[in-house]
Amino acid sequence: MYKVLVSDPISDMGIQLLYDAEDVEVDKKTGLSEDELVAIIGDYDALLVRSQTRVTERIMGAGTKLKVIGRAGVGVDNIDLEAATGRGIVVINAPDGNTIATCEHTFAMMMSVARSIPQAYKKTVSGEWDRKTFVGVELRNKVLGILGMGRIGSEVAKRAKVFGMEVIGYDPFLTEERAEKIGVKLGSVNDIAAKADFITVHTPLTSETRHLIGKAQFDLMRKGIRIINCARGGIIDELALVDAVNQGIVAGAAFDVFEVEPPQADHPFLNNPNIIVTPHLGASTIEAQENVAIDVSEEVLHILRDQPFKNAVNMPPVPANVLSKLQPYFNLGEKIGVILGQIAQGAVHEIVVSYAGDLIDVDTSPLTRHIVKGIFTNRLESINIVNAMHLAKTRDVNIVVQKSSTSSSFTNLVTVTVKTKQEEKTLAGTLLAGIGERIVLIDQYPVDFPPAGHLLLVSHNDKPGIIGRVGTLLGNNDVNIATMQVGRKVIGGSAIMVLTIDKEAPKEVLSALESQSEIVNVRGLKI
Ligand SMILES: NC(=O)c1ccc[n+]([C@@H]2O[C@H](COP(=O)([O-])OP(=O)(O)OC[C@H]3O[C@@H](n4cnc5c(N)ncnc54)[C@H](O)[C@@H]3O)[C@@H](O)[C@H]2O)c1
Ligand SMILES: O=C(O)CC[C@@H](O)C(=O)O
Repeated sequence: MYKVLVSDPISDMGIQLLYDAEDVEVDKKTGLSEDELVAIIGDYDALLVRSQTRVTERIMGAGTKLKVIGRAGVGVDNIDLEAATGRGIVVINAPDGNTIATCEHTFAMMMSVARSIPQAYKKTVSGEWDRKTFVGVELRNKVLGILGMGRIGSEVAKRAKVFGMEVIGYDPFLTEERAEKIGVKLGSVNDIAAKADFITVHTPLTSETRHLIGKAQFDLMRKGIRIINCARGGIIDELALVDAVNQGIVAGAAFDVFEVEPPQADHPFLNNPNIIVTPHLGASTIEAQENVAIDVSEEVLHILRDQPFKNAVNMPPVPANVLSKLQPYFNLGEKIGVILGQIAQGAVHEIVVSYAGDLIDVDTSPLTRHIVKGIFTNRLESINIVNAMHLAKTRDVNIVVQKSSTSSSFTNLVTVTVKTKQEEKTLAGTLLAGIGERIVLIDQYPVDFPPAGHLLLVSHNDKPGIIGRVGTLLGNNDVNIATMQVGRKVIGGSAIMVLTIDKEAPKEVLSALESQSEIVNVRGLKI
């Protein structure tokens, strides 16, 4: 008999499947502290949560029988994924079930902020009949900027079109074809800031999206803009937003999520008459809660019964013989992906992976997953090696894998090309016995550096004095260079400089480097 613990309020109707299963016993115990969970989790094979329970390493450590953690929703930020993976606990989520609920909540917030409905309600029930203060705006003919065009962002776009809005979308993984299909124009974050009447965000919270909208963007905005966040607290800089509201740039804002939840009583959103809030209710509909509970229950049953499952967000088992051969390459593959994901500009439509040498006679698909995961890291919510290929496919990214038996000077070589509309970027890496991982090719330039730490890639024309200028500029700004490589094909032609540096170079330093003559572009990378 499998024992399942449900530790958050999850729809009973949704988990009926578990109650009905003859080999499963379900306990529902909500609102437990970490200590209380630690005390009982050892009895359970599965744990089902929503977003309240924080599933910590300590809880998993005590969960000696725990095989699966099911999250009835999208975000798994309340589960320590690394700890779960380390302990071989499968974490699954339900990414599709609450898309419509959250999209509709976004619309409810957009209309509420356009017509000041919460403010008008408050006055009316307090006995005031105020028909002058709350003159709103229509959505029709307004420009809606959507940052993040995944499941929820795309549904918001569809509805906005029906309301007669013009939609501009920003998403590094949105191709022109897909944008055209859903009737959305593409624009950068700053384009959107400058043109939009309403902005709504639907990205995950990552290091790239933290404060995606901050002071710099508010300074570009037209007076009277309205801002909505039903995704994750922190995508919009809360303090910069309050300033923009107080300056009259932002006419109104609607937030379902906060940088810290629940917000403190003195949070500046809570007493600002132009900011309306809800307590993370995006997914709170009867339908969504049933959907996510059904999805998660089905998957939990599959995992407990050792049947195939699809929505795992952490690592799956790899056969031991494949693992022993491939494991040494996983880190190299992922780092190649992480570098390419940062240097390739635009929406990715194809990834070509080529294996040579020792790697041609082994099933390399687990390694390909690591590469694809690396490319999409920081861009897609909860991407991992289990769901990387699936997420790439749903974004129309074609993945081509080739094996090459042609001899090269390396005993093993992994070459990856990322193709976008604007460009193709190629990186090759190898594992050198006794030395470790090395990147040996960037585009057509031979190089040799370990994929770790902070890197600077400087594309330039091969002219005397450039290396000195780069070194001096970095030195003057207290950025220490650990190693430096220059790759070029012909004397005087285009060249690339790869520097490993001891700390991240500030943005102003990158801009100063880029403004030097003969320097074409500069990319700062964190590996
Ligand atoms: N308020 C709620 O209750 C609630 C409910 C469900 C989901 N969410 C949140 O909503 C967000 C979107 O969920 P989803 O299901 O649509 O996820 P999704 O993964 O389908 O879509 C996210 C999109 O963001 C894009 N993206 C990533 N980095 C970006 C960047 N730097 N700039 C622009 N776009 C970027 C991705 O390419 C992807 O298309 C997530 O943060 C999720 O946790 C909130
Ligand atoms: O459980 C909830 O209501 C939060 C849902 C939402 O934030 C998610 O990520 O799915």
